[in-house]
Amino acid sequence: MTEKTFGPFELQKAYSTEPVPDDFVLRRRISTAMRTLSERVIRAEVDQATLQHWAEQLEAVVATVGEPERRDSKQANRKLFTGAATIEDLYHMMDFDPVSGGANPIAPQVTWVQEGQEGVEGTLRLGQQYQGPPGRVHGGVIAWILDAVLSRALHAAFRLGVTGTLNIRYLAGTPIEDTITCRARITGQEGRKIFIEGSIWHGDQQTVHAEGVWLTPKSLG
Ligand SMILES: CCCCC/C=C\C/C=C\C/C=C\C/C=C\CCCC(=O)SCCNC(=O)CCNC(=O)[C@H](O)C(C)(C)COP(=O)(O)OP(=O)(O)OC[C@H]1O[C@@H](n2cnc3c(N)ncnc32)[C@H](O)[C@@H]1OP(=O)(O)O
Repeated sequence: MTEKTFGPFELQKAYSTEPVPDDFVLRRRISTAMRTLSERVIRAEVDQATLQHWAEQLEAVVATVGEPERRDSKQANRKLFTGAATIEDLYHMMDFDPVSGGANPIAPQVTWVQEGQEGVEGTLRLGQQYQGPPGRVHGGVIAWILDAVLSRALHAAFRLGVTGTLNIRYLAGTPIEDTITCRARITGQEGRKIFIEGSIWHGDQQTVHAEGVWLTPKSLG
C-alpha cells in the first residue's frame, strides 16, 4: 500500500483527523511532562536539599539526551508544496509550532473550537511561568500568542503569509491560571497585503485587541 500524501490545502484536515504517528505520541508525552514541570517548579516553596535533588535529576536527563541529530524542516515544507508530504512530515511542521504545537515543550496549548474562512477561535490557560505583573499574563507572551492566532486565521482561509506588522492594544489585564479565549479573522486584502484582527477575552471582558498586516511572499502572491 502506498503511503497517503498531502498538499497545503489538506494540511489542517489531515493534522486533525489522521492518527497521531507513534513517535509523536511519545514526543507529546515528553513535552507535556516538560510543560507541567515548568509550571510546577516556578515559585515552588521547597527547601535547599529538594532544589539540589531536582537540579541533579534534571541535569542527568539533559546529559542522557545529549545533542541529537535533527531533521531539516525545510525538506518537509518543500514536500508539502508539491503535495508529497506524509503525515509524519505534517507533524514535523505543525507539532513543533511554538504556539499550540503538542510536541513543543514551550508551546502554550490552545484548544481550537472554531477554524474556518470566517475566522478562528481557541481557548487556553496560561500558568505562572507566563506571568508578567502579579496574576496577569506578560504582555510579550500575549503578542507571541496573538501572532500565532492571527496567522491561524490566515491559514484557515487557505492563504499564506508572514507577519509584516502586528499592533497590540492592551485594554485590561489578562489573568493567568484561568481560561481565556482568542479570536481572529481576516478583515481585508490589498494585493499581497492581508489585514487581520484579533482579540483576547476573559469571559465577557475583552482584554486585548490586535490588528496586523500579513504579506504573501512574492513567490506565492
Ligand atoms: C493554504 C493552507 C495553509 C495551511 C498552512 C500552511 C503551511 C504552514 C506551514 C508551516 C506552519 C508552521 C508554522 C507557522 C509559522 C509561522 C506563523 C507565525 C507568523 C510568523 O511568525 S512570520 C515571522 C515573522 N515575520 C517575518 O519574519 C517577516 C520579515 N519580513 C519580510 O520577510 C519582508 O519584510 C516582508 C515579506 C514582510 C515584506 O517584504 P516584501 O519585499 O514582500 O515587501 P514590499 O517592499 O514588496 O512591499 C509590498 C507592500 O507591503 C507593504 N509592506 C512591506 N513590509 C511591510 C510590513 N512589514 N508591514 C506592513 N506592510 C508592509 C509595503 O508598504 C507595500 O505596500 P504597497 O504595495 O501598498 O506600497
